[in-house]
Amino acid sequence: MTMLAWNVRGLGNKDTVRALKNFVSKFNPGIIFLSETKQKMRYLEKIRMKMKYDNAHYVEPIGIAGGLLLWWKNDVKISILHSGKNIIDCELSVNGENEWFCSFIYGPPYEDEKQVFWESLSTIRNSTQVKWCIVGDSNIVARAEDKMGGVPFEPSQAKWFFDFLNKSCMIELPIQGGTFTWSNQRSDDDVIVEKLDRILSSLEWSETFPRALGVLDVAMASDHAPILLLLQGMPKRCKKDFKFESTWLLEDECFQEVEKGWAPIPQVNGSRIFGRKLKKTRSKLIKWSRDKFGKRRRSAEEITERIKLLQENPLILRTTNEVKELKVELNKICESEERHWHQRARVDWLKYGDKNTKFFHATTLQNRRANTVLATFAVVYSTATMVFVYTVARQHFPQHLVDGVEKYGRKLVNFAFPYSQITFPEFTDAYMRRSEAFTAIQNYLSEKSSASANRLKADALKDSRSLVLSMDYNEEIADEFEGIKVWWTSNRNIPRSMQISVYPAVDEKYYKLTFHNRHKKRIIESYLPKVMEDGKAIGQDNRLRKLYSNNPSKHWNGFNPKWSHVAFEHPASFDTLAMGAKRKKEIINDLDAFKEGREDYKRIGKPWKRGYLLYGPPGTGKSTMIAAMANYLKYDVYDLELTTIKDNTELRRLLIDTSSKSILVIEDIDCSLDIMNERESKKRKIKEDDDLDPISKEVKKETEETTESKVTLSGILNCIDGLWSSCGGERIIVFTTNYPEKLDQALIRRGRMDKRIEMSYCCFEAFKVLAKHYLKIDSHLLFEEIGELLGKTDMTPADVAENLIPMFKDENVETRMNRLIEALKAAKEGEGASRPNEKRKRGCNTRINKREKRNIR
Ligand SMILES: Nc1ncnc2c1ncn2[C@@H]1O[C@H](COP(=O)(O)OP(=O)(O)OP(=O)(O)O)[C@@H](O)[C@H]1O
Repeated sequence: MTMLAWNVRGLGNKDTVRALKNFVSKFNPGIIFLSETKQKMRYLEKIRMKMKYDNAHYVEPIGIAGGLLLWWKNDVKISILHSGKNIIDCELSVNGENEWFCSFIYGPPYEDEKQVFWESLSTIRNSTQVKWCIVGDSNIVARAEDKMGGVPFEPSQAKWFFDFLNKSCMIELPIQGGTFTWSNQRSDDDVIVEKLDRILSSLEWSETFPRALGVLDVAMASDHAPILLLLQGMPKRCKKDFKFESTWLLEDECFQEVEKGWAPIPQVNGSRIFGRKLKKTRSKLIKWSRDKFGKRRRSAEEITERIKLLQENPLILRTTNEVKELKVELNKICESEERHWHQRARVDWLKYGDKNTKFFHATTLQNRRANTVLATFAVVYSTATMVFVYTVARQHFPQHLVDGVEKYGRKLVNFAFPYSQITFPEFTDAYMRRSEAFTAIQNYLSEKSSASANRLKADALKDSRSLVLSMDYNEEIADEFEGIKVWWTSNRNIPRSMQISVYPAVDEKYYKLTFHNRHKKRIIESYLPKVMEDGKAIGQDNRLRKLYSNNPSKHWNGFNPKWSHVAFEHPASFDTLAMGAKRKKEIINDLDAFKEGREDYKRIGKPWKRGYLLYGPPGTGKSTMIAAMANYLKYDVYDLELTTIKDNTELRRLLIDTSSKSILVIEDIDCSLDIMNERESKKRKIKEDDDLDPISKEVKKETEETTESKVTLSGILNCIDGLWSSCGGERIIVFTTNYPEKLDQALIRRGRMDKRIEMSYCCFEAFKVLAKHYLKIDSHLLFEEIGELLGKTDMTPADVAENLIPMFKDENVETRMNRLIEALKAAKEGEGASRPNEKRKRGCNTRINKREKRNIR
């Protein structure tokens, strides 16, 4: 037990209260005796409550002078025998053992009162036979070495004191940590220091407490230093137990540290995981608190040590002002610490409003509680025991009892481990079908894994055009979603038992997602759908795209599907497509609007599809445009060959077998079937048939039945916007033709072919795109001549491109351009002869404008 005696010289000062608070938190004394409190009981009681002392006895000050206070905790038993303005005399025992007397004194400062005081003290009891101890401010300088500075020591001043010691057979206990307990707080030659505070004891008492020791602490906020009486001597320095400070709860970082510490630990499971996590959390908190508060605490400790050193060396003390400065500094540190917590409390009060009252109550009460983390530790191990008990109980107790245990057991586990986990296995059923969720997560994590995981696995997934990197088994990566932290781990179960199965034994791979219970709703409702969506999009980007073509129906069977496919690796892009920039941009915007338009299509009640009609002379880039569109949208391409399809039913079956995110292409629709002017051709056919004899008619009919396609215009129309077209969604239908004028108007009306794109002869702007990619130049002297010729000649981009391709290795740019010029001239001459007055159509400006001419030059 420790006892603190201190002449505070007024407890109304906030610095003194703070200093007292520091002493209390540093030494946790069981008894506090303060003299010269100079405060009324009501005020002192408030401080006592704050400091959590259970009992009190006060001697009120006279006016604003004097005043004594005695506080003690419940484990100390004190009965007050007598009290007055200079003494509180009591009988006490600690933990019910060793009853003894203790007098807490405040010796009178005036000479005329000193004699009365010390004489009356010697009459209190015959101390030779009792255990008696006197602690406090004696207000007596007993020996010459007990004073430095000021008026020299006068032995007569100590006469009453020594009389008392001799009469009562009392001895003085040595005090460690300095000689002088009082200083006049001046510097240099004016400094006076004295030993006024003492601990006296009877021999009986000393025998009972042989290890008792007095210790002097740093004088803060008062000219007296507090003295401590340690009944059991100096406690052995042992490794400090981990203690969870309630004030840490005011720091958000504290929660983050706990979350970090409590994060899943790979390769550890079962009951071991709790122990490991507690250990990790503890060391995280220790490190964090040391970094965060350590600096302030360390400097406070260093200053205290320095003051102590100076207190013990009066010579230094005499010649220096340092102690005073150090005390000011120490006070500042304590104040800033206090202000920090005060401000935090205010901020949190604003944040939490009324709830704050409860919160801080809980926070302050927490000191009384067992350390939370250690409590958790205990709970964890009790949990392990409970798991064992539960297993036994399941077998031997009635079900309703087991249910009860289960309910509370779950609560207990939730308290110890407030995290939820979701597992995503690779295969979801006995047919070993790969789970879509697993693949999506793998894609989603592949990007994050390469950035944060140390051990990675490289995998070439089916239908993927590039290697997919994923975290290796037992690796863990953290992810964040709207400020919520989650952890993904990759695991596998290796099959142990030999099972007889048609499928080879494979590892059961799975991903595990861990997150805090309080975020469960948001994780399930928002985070996981996002992971799925992003994962699918990444998979879509990475996958190998396909070019499908339809097989003749006579080959369709279980082994030959309706569509066969090859990898779609056409290099065309909008960048390489020779076309005016404005039109190109317009098409790209249209495609973007379609791709992003899922919700819009849904809202207006239209199937998510769009039709494009590409028309223009051969070689103007219609097929190239389709490839550029597919590459831009990252869609598959279904190239539908109508001539091999027998009838509308087959056509429908083929179309139902296509997937979404695809472009369905019917090239040269005008040549595919005689469907453009079906009505016209029917009339013509009937007329032709009428001219034939009956036998020829029959033979013709049979041949037609076996070879001709019976796909009709209405069948095609249905394929574009009939009911089937709503299957799947996100489809583009493209028809190409060299002769748009031949097409039935029903086929190309708006709503079926939503956008018509004319692919025209090469203009100068389109030529520049070709020159950039074929010749790797943006301008050249010959550009002007080429531009002029293109304005007067119809040449397709295909022909222009053909002339720009090198005929042999390392053919130079000029030669290739001159070849183009020659070809253009030849074409112009030929054209001039055949179509002298025909107006040329180009999708972009054919003339070179003045600025372009300037650029060329
Ligand atoms: N606008 C263009 N941009 C870039 N290259 C083009 C363009 N037009 C044609 N080409 C080149 O000409 C070749 C033939 O073009 P493409 O097959 O796309 O023309 P098309 O209009 O589809 O012809 P057809 O009507 O005969 O099918 C392509 O391989 C391409 O290299």
